[in-house]
Amino acid sequence: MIKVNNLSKIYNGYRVLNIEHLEIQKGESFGLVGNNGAGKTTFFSLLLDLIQPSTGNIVSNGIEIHTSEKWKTFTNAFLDESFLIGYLTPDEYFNFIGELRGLSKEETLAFVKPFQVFFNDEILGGKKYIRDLSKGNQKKVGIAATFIGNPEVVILDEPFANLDPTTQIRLKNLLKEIADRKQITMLISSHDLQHTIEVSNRIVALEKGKIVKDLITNENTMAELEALFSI
Ligand SMILES: Nc1ncnc2c1ncn2[C@@H]1O[C@H](COP(=O)(O)OP(=O)(O)OP(=O)(O)O)[C@@H](O)[C@H]1O
Repeated sequence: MIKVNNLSKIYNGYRVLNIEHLEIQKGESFGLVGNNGAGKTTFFSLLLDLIQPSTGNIVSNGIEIHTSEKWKTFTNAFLDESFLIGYLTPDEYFNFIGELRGLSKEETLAFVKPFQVFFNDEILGGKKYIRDLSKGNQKKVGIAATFIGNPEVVILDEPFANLDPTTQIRLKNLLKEIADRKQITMLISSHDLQHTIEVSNRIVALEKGKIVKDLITNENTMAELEALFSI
């Protein structure tokens, strides 16, 4: 589904990302972990054509990300609040995204309904503009919106950060359910090793821009990651 070839990003002469080769299979739930500055957001930004690679490329479903726009029809992402539209209510925002995907209001609602418990009754039908929601509730809106319209690829940067413990657990269960269906190729970055392991069938660890671990998730994964990060 996603092929990364000789990809690097250089800022001020410093190579902050350097991935020679990486393939992510269709339906894989891919967890990206690494310490601050390891290159996780840089990688996701390259996947979304928000920045240009210094070398190499990423090909998604046969489409080279930085030379074509066609990947946008099957890829949804939430990296941060800049992906939202502050002057809309959550319902208006969901309908806007649904319209982009050619969906009616009813069809759009069907995609966000499974997130009702995750929303904790604070999002759907609310009259507040997104800009006036708490950071956590803004995040809930952004995450739920990525699943509207049967995307083939979903990219979430730090989905668990800034969410209360109850919401984190609800999100983990939702993502796990989605991952188990294996219809969406899901890429998640997180500092929460336990949650990431639970929702991912593969974990890649980055260190100073390079892949230092590539693991299929099993009962030893937590111990392996703890060993890696306790050095
Ligand atoms: N626009 C930029 N100009 C210069 N350096 C940058 C720029 N964007 C990112 N970097 C650097 O690239 C490196 C990787 O940053 P990145 O945000 O990808 O890491 P991360 O793994 O997402 O970190 P965190 O866990 O703290 O979010 C860091 O050293 C960062 O300072």
